[in-house]
Amino acid sequence: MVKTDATVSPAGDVPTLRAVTRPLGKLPNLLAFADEHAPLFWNRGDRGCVGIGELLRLSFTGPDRFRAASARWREIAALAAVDDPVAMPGSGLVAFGTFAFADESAAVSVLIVPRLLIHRHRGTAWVTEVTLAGETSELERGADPAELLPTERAVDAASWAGVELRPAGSTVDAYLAGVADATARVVAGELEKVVLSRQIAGSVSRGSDLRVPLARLSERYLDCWTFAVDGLIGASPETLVRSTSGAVSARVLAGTRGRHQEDAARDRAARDELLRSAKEQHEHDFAVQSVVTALAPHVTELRTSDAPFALQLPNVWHLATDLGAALGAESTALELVDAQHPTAAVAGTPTVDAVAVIAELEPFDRGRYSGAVGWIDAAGDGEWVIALRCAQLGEAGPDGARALVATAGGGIVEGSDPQHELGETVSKFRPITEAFGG
Ligand SMILES: C=C(O[C@@H]1C=C(C(=O)O)C=C[C@H]1O)C(=O)O
Repeated sequence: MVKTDATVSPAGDVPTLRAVTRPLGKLPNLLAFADEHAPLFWNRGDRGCVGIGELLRLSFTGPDRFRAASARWREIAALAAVDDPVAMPGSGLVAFGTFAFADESAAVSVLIVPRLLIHRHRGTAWVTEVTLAGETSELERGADPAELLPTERAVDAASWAGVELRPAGSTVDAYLAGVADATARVVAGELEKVVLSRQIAGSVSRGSDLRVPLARLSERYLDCWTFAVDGLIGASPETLVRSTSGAVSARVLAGTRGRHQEDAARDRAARDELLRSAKEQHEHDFAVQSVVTALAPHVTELRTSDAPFALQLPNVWHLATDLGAALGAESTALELVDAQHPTAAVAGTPTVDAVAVIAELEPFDRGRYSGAVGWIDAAGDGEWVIALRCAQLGEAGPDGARALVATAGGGIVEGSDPQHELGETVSKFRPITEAFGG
């Protein structure tokens, strides 16, 4: 029998899965079907998906976590029977995943295959039912897809008891000292850039409906991917890779200014200053180059948007560059993630030195923050973003409350100012502090 818990080892027997997809007549309100306490959710604007139930969970740790997951998924996909007349991105067999940042992290990286997937893609919708060998597929038997949907439950924002998040993992003073130390190392020529982060934490009370923060994130951060996978909840603007039928795209971000929505002139000035800053442009070009170099062996016809543009999010401006390419040799989305991770956006440059400085100066395990979160289908296509603007929920304690830890950081280069960096982390925490707030 196939085990469906974390004890499934990457080297175990290959489970035989069957995925049956059928169109859904009515456009679903995805969150109305999501699990209140363990949501599995992926959404951007009018495209998204909710997973219900957990059929299979694969766990990975260590430096090989991406490669091992990709290899394991290839085996599972090769054996799976997929009946998918819809043939859209994300139809057919799909696994959701969240991967740790550091090779030595105690956080487990996972791929999860839900029993039921409800998808919406603009004006169309579909349902996918996944079963194990020997189980009956209702959709295959001809059941009406609408009958497989769980009961709709409205999201009641009024029921939400706000979560207050306070500095955790280290003090603000320790973070400021770390930024000063990192800047000194850059000035001394030890490395060019290092991304330092800090944490805030709070407690989510028993029975809280996690669809409330998810609804807030997906309504406010329309240009971001809102996600919930294995207790990691957030809305990331940075696409590591999107691969569909041979087309690959990515979005590189580096360079940040807080928004000033209360003052339009000040807001525009912040944007213009970001676009004109030679320091930010230099750092940005470096980040783009590192992604280009990482992707180059896997793709052809690699092109970037002409000049970096200012990406406007509700909390920050980012310098952004979009990349497009054609998939070369047959690589899975997870292999493309592996080729890039960790990017200069979340580690620094040179990568090896930056990762070592992070391990030395950050007094906590980043867990899945600044790792990768996304999904992969049976063809190896998928969408993966850097796990930014997110928080990780822990297991419930004796009183049912769950710890919530959010992490945010920024690139430290020559000339970085600790107070300015602190302000930038406050802006980057805003999606989480506001979504989980009262
Ligand atoms: C590290 C984070 O964000 C990254 C760092 C940025 C920067 O230093 O300007 C900008 C966007 C992200 O690539 C974070 O949100 O925690």
